[in-house]
Parts: sequence; C-alpha cells; structure tokens
Amino acid sequence: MNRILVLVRHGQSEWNLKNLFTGWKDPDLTEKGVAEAVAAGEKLRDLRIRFDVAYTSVLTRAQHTLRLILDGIGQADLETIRDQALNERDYGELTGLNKDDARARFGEEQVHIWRRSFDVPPPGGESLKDTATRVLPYFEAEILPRVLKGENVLVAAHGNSLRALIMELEGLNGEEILARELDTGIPIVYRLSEDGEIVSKDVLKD
Ligand SMILES: O=C(O)[C@@H](CO)OP(=O)(O)O
Repeated sequence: MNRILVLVRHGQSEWNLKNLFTGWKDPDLTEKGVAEAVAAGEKLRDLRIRFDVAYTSVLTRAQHTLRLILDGIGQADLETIRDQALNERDYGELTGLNKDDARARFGEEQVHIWRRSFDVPPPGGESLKDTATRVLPYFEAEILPRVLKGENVLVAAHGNSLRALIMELEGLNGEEILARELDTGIPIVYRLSEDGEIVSKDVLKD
C-alpha cells in the first residue's frame, strides 16, 4: 500500500484541558493526551503502514504526539520535518484566555465568529483563511509531492492547521470545513490516487 497520507491532531494538551485559547503557545500534552497519542500509534501499528517521512509543527504538543506514535509503530528514527507552517492558527489577543470567560466578556456569538468563521480573524490573530494561506502552499510544495510520488506520509499537527489541509484535500468550502471538529489523537487515513484524488478515507475512532 502506498500514497497514504495520515493526518492526526495532537492529543489533549494542558491548555485544552484548561479550556484556554492556545494558538502558538506551547503547552505539552496531559496524561490523557499522552494516552491518546499512544492509542493512535497502536491503531496505526495494526494497519501496518510503513511511513517514509513525518511532518509536524514547531510546537511541543504536536511533536510529542508524533514521537509517541513513531515509538508505537517501531519507526522512532523516521525522517521528521518540523515547520512553523503547520502550527496552530494564531489566536492573537485571545491567546491564554479561558473560552468561557471570553464568551462572558465578548458575547457567545462574537466568540463563535472568532473561533469558527472562515475569514474573520480574532484581534491580532489569524482567521482560518489566513491559516490556510500559510499551510496550503507548504502542503502543496513539500508534503503532497511526496505522497504523489508513492510515499506514505504522517502529519501530526493542530485542529485548525489540519482543517486547512482537509478543506483542500476534500474540496470543502469555508462553511463545510468549519462544521468539522477534529478529535484529539484520532488519525485520519487517506489513500490518494496518482493525481491526488481520494481513493479511501478512514477515521480511526474506536
Ligand atoms: O485554542 C486553540 O488553539 C484551538 C485548538 O485547541 O481552539 P479552537 O478549537 O477554539 O479553534
């Protein structure tokens, strides 16, 4: 089996647990997040995919998730490329605020718009559209060509940077992608055709 692209959001982070806007801040995984990453590795090991390369962001929670997965599948020495292009969406001035406190302060609707509209950025931060503008050129230049030449590629990244990738891969519009919530530590396994069409997609949920 080749031309496999696996996308996995990092396991639960300390700031996910505290319900804080995280963005480019760098908390590590919680115990639950570690267990999620280990479980993701077990599921991938059962599929017996041998990866040719892995990509991740420059943030600890994604790198730690990737490391646990690679240990789990017996590929701890796999070539790993870390790039800021795969970082979480920058939440600007919301970074570090509790999401419930932000709703109380700015109103439920405004916070929903900041979190889940396509092109309205939070103050000082990136919209999903802005995130896609940095993630997609990197994906198209670095990651996709390796899949299309027949390699198996693992990407461990973040809720919103992966949304941008999924939007492109699945041809979704801004509204459709925002309705997708990505679970922490759940691998999505795509097999692509030579021209980048999706041949199959499996979400490795229990
Ligand atoms: O806080 C964040 O950086 C992200 C991901 O945890 O949150 P949201 O789901 O609100 O976009």
